[in-house]
Amino acid sequence: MTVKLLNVSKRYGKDFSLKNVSLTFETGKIYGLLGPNGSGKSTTLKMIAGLVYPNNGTVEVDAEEVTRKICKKVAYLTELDMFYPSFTVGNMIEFYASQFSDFDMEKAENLLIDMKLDRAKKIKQLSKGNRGRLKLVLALSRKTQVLLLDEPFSGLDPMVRDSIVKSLLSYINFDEQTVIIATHEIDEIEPLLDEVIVIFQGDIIGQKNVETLREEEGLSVLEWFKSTMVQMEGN
Ligand SMILES: Nc1ncnc2c1ncn2[C@@H]1O[C@H](COP(=O)(O)OP(=O)(O)OP(=O)(O)O)[C@@H](O)[C@H]1O
Repeated sequence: MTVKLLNVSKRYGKDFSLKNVSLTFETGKIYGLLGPNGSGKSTTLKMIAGLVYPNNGTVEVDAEEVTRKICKKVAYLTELDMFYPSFTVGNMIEFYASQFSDFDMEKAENLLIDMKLDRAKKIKQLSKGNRGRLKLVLALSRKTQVLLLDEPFSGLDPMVRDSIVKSLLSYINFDEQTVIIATHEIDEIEPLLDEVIVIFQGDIIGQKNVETLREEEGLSVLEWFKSTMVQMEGN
């Protein structure tokens, strides 16, 4: 399912969060959205999720202009916690299953085991890292064609990040899903990515195919990202 931003601008007061951005995300690919703090990564994802509307331009998912109703087609893992603290892990799973008809209970049960989460634990008793794991369980258990992950590794310790990146691979449906991941953890995420996009102060300043980058330029994503940022700072 194609996701398209066409000449999208978003202003907060007099400051731009996105400036005339056009991007196309294709089915079956995993995109990394990279950029320094405050560059517009989360704003881009929120627009695709129908949580923020552009001042100019259009955002489309599957040729449908995005409104709040798009949540039926788009799974979104936010950087923020949006849990009911008195719920248990199990309650939260049941709540999601009741909200989204595409929620796959079997997948959720497997993910809970993989993520070593206890169904009976109250959310307010979970550590930050375990709340991060629960967010991943909730987003990955939906059978949507678009999956948006905003800082999916936030709060996870470096020792488990690698294994979680690997388990992500087994839960993404590559034939059908378009996946967009906004992150600062470039090294960890690199093995997952097909395409990388760099946003800087609301502008798209670079886009590359990861394989081409490695084969033709001999660069890792992190090396390319750093050189792109150095060029911007030199201007
Ligand atoms: N609700 C809001 N009200 C006012 N300004 C906002 C709001 N949301 C975002 N912004 C501003 O828009 C710009 C882009 O923010 P955004 O959260 O998209 O960046 P980001 O790249 O995701 O940053 P980070 O890496 O720190 O999460 C920032 O300058 C931010 O302060």
